[in-house]
Amino acid sequence: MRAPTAAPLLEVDNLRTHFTTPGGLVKSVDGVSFTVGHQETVCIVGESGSGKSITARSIMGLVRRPGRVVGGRMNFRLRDGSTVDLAAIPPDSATYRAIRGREIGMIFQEPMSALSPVHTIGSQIEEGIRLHLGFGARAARERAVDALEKVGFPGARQRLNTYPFQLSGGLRQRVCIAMALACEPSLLIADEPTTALDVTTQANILELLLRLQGELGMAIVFITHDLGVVAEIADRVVVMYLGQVMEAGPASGILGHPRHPYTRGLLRCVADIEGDGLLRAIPGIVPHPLARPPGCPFSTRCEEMMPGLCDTTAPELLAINGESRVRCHLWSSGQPHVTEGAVHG
Ligand SMILES: Nc1ncnc2c1ncn2[C@@H]1O[C@H](COP(=O)(O)OP(=O)(O)OP(=O)(O)O)[C@@H](O)[C@H]1O
Repeated sequence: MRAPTAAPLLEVDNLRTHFTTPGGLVKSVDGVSFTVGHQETVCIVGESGSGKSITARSIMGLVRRPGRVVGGRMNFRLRDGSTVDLAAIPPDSATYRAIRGREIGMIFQEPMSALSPVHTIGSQIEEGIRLHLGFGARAARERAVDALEKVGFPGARQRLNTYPFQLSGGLRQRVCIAMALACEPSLLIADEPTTALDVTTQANILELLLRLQGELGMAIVFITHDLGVVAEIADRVVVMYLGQVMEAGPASGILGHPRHPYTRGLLRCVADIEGDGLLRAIPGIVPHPLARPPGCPFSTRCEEMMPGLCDTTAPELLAINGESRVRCHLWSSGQPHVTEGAVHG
């Protein structure tokens, strides 16, 4: 974890990614904004269906049809110092392909989905190296060995001709990390990369990512359900719900003094923040994306819902102090409107 420099590496502004489905328009990402500083770790958290993965895929230009980025900007600073708006580049263009894998790497929850079952791990790692760095066969092979050694893959050189199915889940994820980092991108997007692994392997992979982040000086956007992981690695946190940012800011503030009732709800699921020895689930379920409630998307589950306001009028994402933002009517004047019985951090 490093302090960010002034100019952000990635600036996502009002990103909207929608799916046109037979049942209607699914607004998976609907006005999401956040920034990622150089060498910074930004964690995106939220329950299932909040739009975390689609946000990640939008940045990578990997949204599958019928999904499409329909609005917003994603200004990304290239290593030559110029800035491109990723939202303005066709995802299947040569320009995007040159950025994907070279400037931005990605790892996924399920390593098998990112690996070809019919190609050796060596050939898969070498492919990106040859494409992006223009290396010949021998040099690409050496770089692949180097990449595998960096991720702690045992017997890297001897096992280049191994197929993914011959490896454990932890080793497969190491191969994916080697593939993602072989060209030393300045940004790594990690979409729940440890969720499918056992606890010990999870810890090892997390430790590996942090070490490589330090060595390569890259930023990480880390998507996770696990607030324990967030506490360990995040510089800043973005809390999403139904395609929108509910709260964002420095990790210490989000975890130590959460402002949004949704953030507090997520924390109560894993920590005894009331001090009564109990963990509490957030009541209710995430609404179906085609049945978004009017007003605040969280109003149907919020214990502090103000009838006539929260269920009718959508709150804006407002700056609370320099770096923190919250989308909640309780904070709409900059100060909380304390409702009876409510405790505000
Ligand atoms: N191909 C698709 N067609 C229609 N809707 C989709 C499609 N892919 C995703 N969505 C919808 O977009 C919304 C956001 O999905 P996304 O996968 O980004 O959520 P998430 O926060 O990453 O959840 P999880 O933690 O379960 O991965 C969901 O409502 C999902 O149903």
